Amino acid sequence: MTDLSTPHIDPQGETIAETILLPGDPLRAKFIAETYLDNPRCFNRVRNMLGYTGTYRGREISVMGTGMGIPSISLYSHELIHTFGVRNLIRVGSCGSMQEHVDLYDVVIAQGASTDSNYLSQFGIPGTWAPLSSYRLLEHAKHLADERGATAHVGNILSSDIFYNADDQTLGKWARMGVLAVEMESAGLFANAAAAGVDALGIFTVSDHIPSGRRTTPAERETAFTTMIEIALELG
Ligand SMILES: O=P(O)(O)O[C@H]1O[C@H](CO)[C@@H](O)[C@H]1O
Ligand SMILES: O=c1cc[nH]c(=O)[nH]1
Repeated sequence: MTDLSTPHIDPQGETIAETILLPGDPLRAKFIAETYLDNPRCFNRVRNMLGYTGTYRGREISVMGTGMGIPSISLYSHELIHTFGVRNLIRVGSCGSMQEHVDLYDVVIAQGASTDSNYLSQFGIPGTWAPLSSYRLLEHAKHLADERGATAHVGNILSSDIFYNADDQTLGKWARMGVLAVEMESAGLFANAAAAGVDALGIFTVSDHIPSGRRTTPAERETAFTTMIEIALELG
């Protein structure tokens, strides 16, 4: 139990676990809690950014929405780490594949998160710091994906501030540098985790195949991405 609260998270006495899954969509957090957790208790309703704690295979685990974009995940992850003592932060999101061979519904595990955001400048690093995921979590996630026979690609992703880009040449430049897919949060999460000395990972399901224009439905984005969720629930 905790009597702590922050401007954005008010658990009202409910526990937050050391390991948390972080989907962008709060309704995906609700779906994960109600589908997979035993005895799920809601620990946050502030701004409808739903968070739950329950047990999965006997181990306490939490899940909470982060909203979209680096500013949003950064404030939630900062509060989770620094006020509530969370140590393993695992983003579970949708992403847009930039590569022909990374198909719809494939899993992408982020080794690193390149970014066009200015968020990292606050750390005053005299060069270009590469936001990386936790190798411990990464290795375990890939092992679990292989065990399940899932198609899982490990590599660099792009955390972009821009969903609708006025310049249609931009993504191609990242793709030519081998970046697998685009999403909008992980670089901020990885930076906050590194600065605090805790572990973070991003696991994604490809919702959009940008080279072909094929995409999944909004309902599938909320509930159909079960392989990545089942991998993430085993981590910690
Ligand atoms: O499915 P989520 O986790 O929200 O992630 C992706 O989807 C949103 C854009 O539609 C952005 O948040 C992006 O990172
Ligand atoms: O194309 C996409 C798909 C999901 N999320 C993104 O940020 N971009």
